[in-house]
Amino acid sequence: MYCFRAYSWYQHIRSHGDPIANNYTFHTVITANDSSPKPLRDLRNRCLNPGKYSHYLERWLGEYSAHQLHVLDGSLLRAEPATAMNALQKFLKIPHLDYQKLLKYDPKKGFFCQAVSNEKTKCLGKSKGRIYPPMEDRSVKFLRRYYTPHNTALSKLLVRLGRPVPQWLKDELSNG
Ligand SMILES: Nc1ncnc2c1ncn2[C@@H]1O[C@H](COP(=O)(O)OS(=O)(=O)O)[C@@H](OP(=O)(O)O)[C@H]1O
Repeated sequence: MYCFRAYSWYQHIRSHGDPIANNYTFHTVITANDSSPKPLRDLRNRCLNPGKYSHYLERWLGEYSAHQLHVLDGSLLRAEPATAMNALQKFLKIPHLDYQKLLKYDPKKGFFCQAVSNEKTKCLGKSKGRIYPPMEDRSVKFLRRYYTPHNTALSKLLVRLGRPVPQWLKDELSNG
């Protein structure tokens, strides 16, 4: 989901020793303006642009017809990966694999992981699902306001395409 996408990128780049991410807080990065130093503006854009989902969808729709595109809700993939994978398999018309059996929630990792046996799981590496402090409230507030036009456009686009509007997007727009 858009705001965690931004924060995740900031944390990702920070853990790779990026000097800008290490010298400036997430809030300073996302609130950088056009008179801020270029490296700060560049990082801001790298954090903020990927969450403008309607923009990218419109571009894909310029190249492909709607029925060729499957929209996958990342929050659903994280919370209920088997449900998300079922829908994807149906869309791709590929033989059904039961991800309910293939995946298992790993409380230590805090994510669903590959079920290796009854006891064991094989999770993604350290760089996926990192542990970091929660986002500051003021950043959440800033991002919610910043993304309102993008989220409104996304909701309209999904309705136009006859696709379900994800729960997070419904919540976001109704709590406006
Ligand atoms: N099963 C499972 N295990 C681990 N991580 C999971 C999983 N499902 C979803 N995620 C989320 O995926 C995020 C990493 O995805 P990306 O590689 O696209 O992000 S990034 O390029 O590193 O920003 C990663 O972001 P971070 O939590 O910031 O590490 C997770 O939130």
